[in-house]
Amino acid sequence: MKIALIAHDKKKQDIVNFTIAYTEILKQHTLFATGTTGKRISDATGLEIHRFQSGPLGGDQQIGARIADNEMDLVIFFRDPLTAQPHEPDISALMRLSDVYQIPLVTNLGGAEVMIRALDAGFFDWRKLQD
Ligand SMILES: O=C(CO)COP(=O)(O)O
Repeated sequence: MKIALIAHDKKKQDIVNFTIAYTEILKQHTLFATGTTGKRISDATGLEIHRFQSGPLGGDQQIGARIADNEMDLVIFFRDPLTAQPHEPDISALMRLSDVYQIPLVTNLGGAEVMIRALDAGFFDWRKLQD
């Protein structure tokens, strides 16, 4: 599966901890991330990650474009709901495209925990039927 990993600044340590905990599962998949998130995760875990631009510089939009091209199967996005983001329209657009194309998107650690277990249990087989 192709998985996008994104975290706002105050959630970056949380996504690093999450990816450390689930490195064994994540390394079986093709990973993408926004710029700074991807660097933090690859430094901490050694996972191979294709890094897009940083979020405020277009990274969310690049991931949205992958969704529109049917090139993304899951988005794990640790959002910070308490801090205004300069690129809020880009974030909304990414979430909107996930809805347009029925791509699973989780926006917090609780959702990510459930989704990674679902992934490991093979519940993403339905995505292959979409192709
Ligand atoms: O801003 C982001 C998502 O909206 C994340 O971008 P970075 O991973 O580059 O910090």
